[in-house]
Amino acid sequence: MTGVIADDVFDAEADEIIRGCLDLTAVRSFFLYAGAGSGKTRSLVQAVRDLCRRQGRQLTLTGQKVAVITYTNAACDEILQRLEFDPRVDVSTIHAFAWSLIRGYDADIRRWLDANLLAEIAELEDKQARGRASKASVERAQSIESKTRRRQGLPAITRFVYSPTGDNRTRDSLNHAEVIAMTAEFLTSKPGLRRLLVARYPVLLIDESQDTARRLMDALLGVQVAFPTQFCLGLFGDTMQRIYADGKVGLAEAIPEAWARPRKAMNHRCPKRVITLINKIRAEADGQAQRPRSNAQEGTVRLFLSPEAVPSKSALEASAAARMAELTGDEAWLPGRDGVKTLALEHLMSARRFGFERFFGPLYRYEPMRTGLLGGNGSGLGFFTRELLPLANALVVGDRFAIASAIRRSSPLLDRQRLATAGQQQQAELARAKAACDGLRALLVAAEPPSLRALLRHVAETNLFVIPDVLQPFVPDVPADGADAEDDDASTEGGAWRRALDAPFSEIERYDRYVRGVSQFDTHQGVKGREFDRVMVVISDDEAGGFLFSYGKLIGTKAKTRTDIENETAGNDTSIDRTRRLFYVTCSRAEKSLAIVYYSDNPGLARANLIERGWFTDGEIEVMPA
Ligand SMILES: Nc1ncnc2c1ncn2[C@@H]1O[C@H](COP(=O)(O)OP(=O)(O)OP(=O)(O)O)[C@@H](O)[C@H]1O
Repeated sequence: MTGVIADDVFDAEADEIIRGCLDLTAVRSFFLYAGAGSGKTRSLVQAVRDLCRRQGRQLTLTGQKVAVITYTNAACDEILQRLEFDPRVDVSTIHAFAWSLIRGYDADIRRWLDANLLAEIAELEDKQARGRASKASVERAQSIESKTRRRQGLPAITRFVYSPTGDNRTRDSLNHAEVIAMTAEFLTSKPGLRRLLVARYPVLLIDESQDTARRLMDALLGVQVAFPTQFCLGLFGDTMQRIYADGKVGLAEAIPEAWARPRKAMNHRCPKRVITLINKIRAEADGQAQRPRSNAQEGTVRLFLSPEAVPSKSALEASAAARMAELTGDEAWLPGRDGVKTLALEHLMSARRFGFERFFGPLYRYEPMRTGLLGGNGSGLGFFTRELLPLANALVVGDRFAIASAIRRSSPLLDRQRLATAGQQQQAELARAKAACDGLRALLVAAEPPSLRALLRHVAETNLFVIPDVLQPFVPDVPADGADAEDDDASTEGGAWRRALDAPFSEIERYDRYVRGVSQFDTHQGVKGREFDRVMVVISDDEAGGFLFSYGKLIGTKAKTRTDIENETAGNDTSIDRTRRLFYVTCSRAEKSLAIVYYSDNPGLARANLIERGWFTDGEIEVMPA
């Protein structure tokens, strides 16, 4: 057996153990926790395929299915494809899965919502009674009012819906958090629902289970204890990659003795140098070390260290990339080649670097829009990305077929019924559509790039597309409510949109690519489970401005706060632990080479500490600007 083949089966015992667990006549639950790139997702897919091959007939006859839960829709699609859309397997995100269990239990949902809203209102009222008059108290009053209204409307709702995209914000719709909390509670308190789950899905496999909402995980562990041989819970994950606050702390310790615990020790993804680095990062947490494949390349790692204040971070990052090209001989590092995945600490940093901050920034700062904004969902966003953008692109290149298809899809001007009833006027209607497109094209190719507001007005004037409610206030020249921008509040939806509409239209395409995950940018958190040839990790505590993560504390240039020390003493998760895990996740995405651009509050001390801890050698740290 050659080394490479031996590597492929190095951890084969883990897959054998899982195979033994997945016997429908007497299942056994298991917990496969192993480091980055060890092939957990691969094992999951292989295990399901193998089960379907062996006992698929039984599944078909009993109408039972294997359930697979993944963290993102993208991961769902990937696994579905790898399983060739096998109808005996249901692959979904945790939210969709939870909803599939509780949908239709409308009376129970209503009761739960009623009690939950009542508790939330009581809590808000309590805060209101104790707090002073302030902006927060005004918001609390609004919140109390809207929750009270929602509660009063509950009896009239006959069927609740769940809207994963957020486009649907009607009274009968439930949000993500509610669906998870309800499912956890129903699974704990309703024996009927437990039986239903076990009868429908004798096997439930969860990828990235370190980040599964803890209440739901507790509920599922409860079901497993009640049905140990009828219900197999298979958990795949890595405690070192828990990066969302919702995941269950101490999951490993909560796993019953009777479960199988297969292990994997080889990293199939990263080059040797990256594996040594991630082993070091991990050493101070749980000491689990991985080994590389025998055919793994050496790989290159560099830390570009710079003070926080530099004239241009983009220029510095471009020169770091050029230096990587020189060091590795890999020209795909060169700026402009699109060969590098740049991972910023948070979305605004990506927006700044990729060039869509004027549009994104104001909307992102308006908290209630965040989830929708990052998923590209919502009618206002859809107007720009799904309606205007395809038409604009087609107009600029003069693609007549694409122009016609973009207009036909949703423009009221070419609405079939309207055209049919237009009779003699049909020609005139078509001429209007053409004039509207010509006008739009003229705006798009003008020397001065058009703002979103200018395009919005053109569309409204020409009736090219329907203007969604949320954008209506910005159509007239003077804001409808008479408010001028000065006293307009950025912390309202209207205020956020008003600012975002100043952005040039060119930002929409970049925003759209970013949220569809097809740009060269992402965040440290957003790339779980994925892999890229060349990775550039950009770190700047200042620019990220968050309190959840602190590279300064991890690297030791910044002192721990009292809260950190208290948390540490009490054995709680600290910002250092969280940052270490994040750093582990980002570095372990690299398949060939890894650059870390670190803007530090104290580059000298950072350098000394990193060398002393053995994370980087002296020669691997380059001080920037050179
Ligand atoms: N036994 C194997 N033989 C060959 N290649 C493998 C093997 N196991 C995994 N790989 C490859 O290694 C890479 C990482 O695998 P996978 O994504 O399944 O790991 P993971 O443990 O889920 O990673 P992470 O926790 O970092 O998301 C993939 O490209 C996969 O195809």
